[in-house]
Amino acid sequence: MGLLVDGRWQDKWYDTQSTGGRFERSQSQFRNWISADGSAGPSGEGGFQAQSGRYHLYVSYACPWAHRTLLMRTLKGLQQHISVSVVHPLMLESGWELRDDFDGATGDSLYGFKKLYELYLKADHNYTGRVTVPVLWDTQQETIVSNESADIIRMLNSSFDELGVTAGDYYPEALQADIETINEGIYHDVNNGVYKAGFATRQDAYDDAVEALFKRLDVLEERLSKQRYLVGNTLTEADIRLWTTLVRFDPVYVTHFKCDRQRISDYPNLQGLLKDIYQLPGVAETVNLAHIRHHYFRSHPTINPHGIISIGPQLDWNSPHGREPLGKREIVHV
Ligand SMILES: N[C@@H](CCC(=O)N[C@@H](CS)C(=O)NCC(=O)O)C(=O)O
Repeated sequence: MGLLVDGRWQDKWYDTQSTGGRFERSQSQFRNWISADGSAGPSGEGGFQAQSGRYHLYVSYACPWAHRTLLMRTLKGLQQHISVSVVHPLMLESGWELRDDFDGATGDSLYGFKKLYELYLKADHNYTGRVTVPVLWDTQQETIVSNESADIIRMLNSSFDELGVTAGDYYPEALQADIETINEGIYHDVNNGVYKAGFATRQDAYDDAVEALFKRLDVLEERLSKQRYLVGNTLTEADIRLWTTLVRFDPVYVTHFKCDRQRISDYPNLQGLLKDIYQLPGVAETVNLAHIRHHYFRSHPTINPHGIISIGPQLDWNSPHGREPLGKREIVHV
């Protein structure tokens, strides 16, 4: 675990001293956008036109942010157009490593780099900041298009549509305002909330995080008792963003991050949503529980110094989800 400072790797844990025991996530720095015609997106520079075989995703199966991008790649049928490298599940003193000595880890097929920070240095030899997954890489300009999952899933959702990918718009214009509102609460209280609880180094910081987390889950549970998905009966990116946290909750966050007031399996509607999306074609293959559990339990020595992996709960994600009576799944066509 560490970061690059002026292009040099430093092994450092998150600093929560200066923030009253609170974990604060830093902002992603590469914010360009792939677009259908190569024009610039909402941030960064242009020049990244959607083309089959040009882009490569570096992900961790363990990471919920990277998982969003894998899930969107599957839902949009982009597997033949965008290739993937999977890092080793452990993230220790050298950060993410491109080793292939763990089932499912691929190494680096593009450059043979051993550490993910080498890729960041190839994009910017003076880079200062955290070395995070996911990374969307351009093999033509040999640089990072984006290392922000929220942006990457939007590019995958719409920029490659002319390549004949699977139909479906997960950020349809008519629903964008609702999606943004839902995303905001879920990001702070749930996606990042579990990390704020788990990495807190003071009781009050932990208390605030878990209180907000379970309050938000209660609200979402109630919302999902009346409609199939978070925004009506249309599966949207809001569901995708919540889902990658739901999947990790019972096998990891309950014990490792002390999010133990309730399990997702104790919430019928959240558990139903989890199963509904898990059972979509190709989705289960994006979930690698060995990577997820090895990563968290073995990569955070400050909260689990001996790296013992808990026995884990029995999971039941293939049984009927029972969500059909709430409404038929609607797909918005582009
Ligand atoms: N805002 C980023 C966050 C990505 C992120 O924090 N990824 C974690 C893995 S779950 C990571 O790579 N952490 C390494 C570090 O913080 O040094 C995104 O959503 O893409």
